[in-house]
Amino acid sequence: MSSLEEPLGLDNFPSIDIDRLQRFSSSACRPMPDDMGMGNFWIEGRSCSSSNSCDEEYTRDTFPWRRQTRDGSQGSSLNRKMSSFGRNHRVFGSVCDSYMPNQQYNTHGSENGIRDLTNKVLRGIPKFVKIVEVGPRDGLQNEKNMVPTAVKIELIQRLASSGLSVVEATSFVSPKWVPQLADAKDVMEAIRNVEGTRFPVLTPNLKGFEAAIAAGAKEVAVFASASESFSKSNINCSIEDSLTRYCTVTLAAKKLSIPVRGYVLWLV
Ligand SMILES: CC(C)(COP(=O)([O-])OP(=O)([O-])OC[C@H]1O[C@@H](n2cnc3c(N)ncnc32)[C@H](O)[C@@H]1OP(=O)([O-])[O-])[C@@H](O)C(=O)NCCC(=O)NCCSC(=O)C[C@@](C)(O)CC(=O)[O-]
Repeated sequence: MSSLEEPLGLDNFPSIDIDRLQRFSSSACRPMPDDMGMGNFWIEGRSCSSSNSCDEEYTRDTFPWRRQTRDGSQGSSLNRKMSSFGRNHRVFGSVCDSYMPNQQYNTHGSENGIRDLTNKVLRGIPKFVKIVEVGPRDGLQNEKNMVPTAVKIELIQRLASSGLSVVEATSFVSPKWVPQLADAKDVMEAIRNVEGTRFPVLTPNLKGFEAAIAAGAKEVAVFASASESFSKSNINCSIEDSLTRYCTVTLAAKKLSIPVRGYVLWLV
């Protein structure tokens, strides 16, 4: 988790008592209590209000863009931009004043301007950071050669045993579109009893959602595009139709108290 220090860049701030913030404690990288609960229905990616209220748990990604080219089936060769942190991690956080209750930083300089700036920046630091490891899904879906199911399962188990709390395991999408993940059911079956890690899966429609639930998924993710062309090439429908589909999926998920995470895909 120490690599989180890089994008947040606190090392460069003048004379700040980082320990006070306890920002990088292991608990800071764990889901919030509400996040863990199955009673709440939520979609990540919401922004906190400008007053930094914690009523909203998730804020938009704040880290550098990643560009990735992919050759997919059905002409879905893509140049995609997606907020990300590292190769296969997605990061979600929330902004909250209360994380730094006293806001007393050890600034040794007399320059109030620097102190004010420091305080301002620190106030904008997420209350927590959630890392979603997406390698088994986002990484393996792009592999030219089929990765054997057993290898996928071992990868997921190793990721889980490394301490990652959320690992996106696979997709319940059409095997004609993404043959690399046609073994989603078997993968989910094999990791069903892995404890301490949550395994969300991608679901592009109700059919995928129902298959995911039947396979034991406890969390799902939907993925809409910000451009019509990518929506068509990725999920074969317009943005509007995709939102209708995802409405159906999220309503079905709500009935089962299944958390839903939402991707919005940007393209160039
Ligand atoms: C959405 C569809 C299914 C529409 O595909 P479609 O061809 O329009 O679907 P359809 O409703 O016309 O049905 C055609 C056939 O697909 C079947 N079908 C229909 N739905 C499913 C399903 N869920 N699971 C399994 N089978 C399904 C359906 O039953 C039917 O079977 P047939 O009667 O021909 O035998 C297709 O376009 C698809 O699966 N797309 C997935 C694309 C995908 O996975 N892309 C990668 C994820 S997005 C991404 O990687 C970006 C992200 C999130 O990682 C962020 C980033 O990295 O930047």
